[in-house]
Parts: sequence; structure tokens; C-alpha cells
Amino acid sequence: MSIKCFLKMKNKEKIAMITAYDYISAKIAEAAGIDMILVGDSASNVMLGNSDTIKIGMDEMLIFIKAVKMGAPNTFVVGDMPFLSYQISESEAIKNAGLILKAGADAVKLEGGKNVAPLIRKMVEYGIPVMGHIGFTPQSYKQIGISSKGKTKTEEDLLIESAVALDDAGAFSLVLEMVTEPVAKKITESISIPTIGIGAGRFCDGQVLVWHDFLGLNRDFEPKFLKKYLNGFDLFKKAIENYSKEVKDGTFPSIKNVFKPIDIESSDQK
Ligand SMILES: Nc1nc(=O)c2c([nH]1)NC[C@@H]1CN(c3ccc(C(=O)N[C@@H](CCC(=O)O)C(=O)O)cc3)CN21
Ligand SMILES: CC(C)C(=O)C(=O)O
Ligand SMILES: [Mg+2]
Repeated sequence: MSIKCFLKMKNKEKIAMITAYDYISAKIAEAAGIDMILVGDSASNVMLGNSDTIKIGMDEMLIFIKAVKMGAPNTFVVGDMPFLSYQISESEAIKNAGLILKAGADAVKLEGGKNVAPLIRKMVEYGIPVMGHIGFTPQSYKQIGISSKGKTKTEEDLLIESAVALDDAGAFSLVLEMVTEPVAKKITESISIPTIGIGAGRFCDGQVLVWHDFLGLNRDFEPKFLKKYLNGFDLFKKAIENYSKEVKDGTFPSIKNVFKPIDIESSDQK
């Protein structure tokens, strides 16, 4: 899978993307044949227990990105640029994007509309593949709130203007997060690059969900756009309860799990 491949998939085959943050999860994702893995700054929430994505930095993101590329060497991996890694200056943004690529990512993703288009243009000029991210942009939730975008004509116009600007700046793909379905459809039809939706309805070129969310590990997170494909939390919980019970009642370890000393008698028989 390559950028060329994703561009060709537009209007032909939907792109299936999930997040992952560690070696074994990435291995499972690659074995399942997922099209793209995002190492999201949602790691702040699901890996580190923070309440938002403001609280994660480059140091932490690079560890997750390295682990994921080790587990999925043959899958296209996108590394999310954390808050303040691209906002301060163009040079800091390019340096941090470079560190994400050095860690093994095949592309970076950053949040923002037409305001970040000049930065993305520069990054692309220097050979850094960039995925855009508009609509609800979690790194700005303290300013814009947690809600779907594209509900008014003003919001719709701004979103379309941004999508076109990012396409024009050279982004290879665009995440649409919590964008109303008709606006997401309009954007998808207005730009040449594939749109990847999360809470953006049925007409995007692809979809992305967070590992812990769609596997049902993140028990209390139930946004409208989420579908849970596994009851992960309860399955893990039951297995742990079973293990604990077996340790306490002496069922585990059994004879199958123990190491034995060399049998003196049988070795003497020689
Ligand atoms: N585990 C996890 N999954 C995510 O999808 C995710 C993260 N973390 N962290 C970063 C952002 C934050 N995201 C969020 C956070 C909250 C809602 C939420 O509360 N949604 C409600 C209200 C929407 C509304 O009122 O318009 C919903 O019902 O969808 C959605 C996405 C998406 N991203
Ligand atoms: C929700 C996706 C698009 C994301 O940015 C993340 O997981 O950080
Ligand atoms: Mg993110």
C-alpha cells in the first residue's frame, strides 16, 4: 500500500483504517490486512489515561510509532503530530515531522483547516507526506467545544474551503471528524484526495476508528459514531477473573506447566 494506491482507491474501494499504539496490536492489524494504521494522539486518552490529547508530546508519540512500525513493517503507518509539535514555527514543525518519519511512520497527520495549508505545502515540498484533519479537531476542543461540525451554512462553507485548500497544498488524504453527513459527502466529491471519516457518515472514501473503542475495551466511551465489534473489556475481564480463580484454587499451574529435574534413574540406565 502506498499513497498512489490510496489515491487510486478513491471512488473504487473504501479505505479501512484503525489506530494502533503498540507492537502486538500492529501485528494483529497487519495480519487482518487493514489498509492504513494511524498512531493517533488519542494515545493520550487510551494509552496514558489522560482526559484529552493536549497532554501528549513528541517523546511519547515516538515510542508508540516505533513500536507500531516494528509490528506492522508492511502496512502504511501515519503518525499523528501532537499538540504544539507543529504550531510554534515552520522549522519546528518540519523537524518534528522528520522525527516521526525517522521513527518509522510513512506519513504524518496534523489538525487544522486553511490556516495550516501553507505549512502543509512547505512540508510536502520537503518530501513529507501529510494527511489533513478537519471538522472536530480535538486539540482545539477548549476553543471549539466537543461537537459535530458542518451544521450551519457558514460552517459548511468554511469546511469546504479548508478541504480544497488542503488538497491544493498537497495533502494526500484528509480526515473528516464529526462532520455532518451531507457536508462530508460534498467535501468528498469536491476534492481529489481520499477522505477518511470518523463520525462523518457513509459517503467518505474510508473510515477510521480507535483500537480501544471499536474493540470494546474503552467501556465508557460511547459516541454516536462508534460501532463496537467486540466486547473486549468483558472478555479480558472474564479471562483475568478465571486466571485469578485458578491460581487461588490451585488449578494453575498444572502438571503440564511445570519443569522437572533430570531423572537420575533413567539417565543411569544407559
Ligand atoms: N478513545 C478515543 N476515541 C476517539 O475517537 C478519540 C479520542 N479517544 N481522543 C481524541 C479524539 C476525541 N474524540 C471525541 C471525543 C468526544 C466525543 C463525543 O463526546 N461525542 C459525542 C457528542 C457529540 C456532539 O454532541 O455533537 C457523541 O455522541 O458523538 C467524540 C469524539 C475523538 N478522538
Ligand atoms: C480519531 C483519529 C482520527 C485521531 O486523530 C486519533 O486517533 O488521534
Ligand atoms: Mg488525533
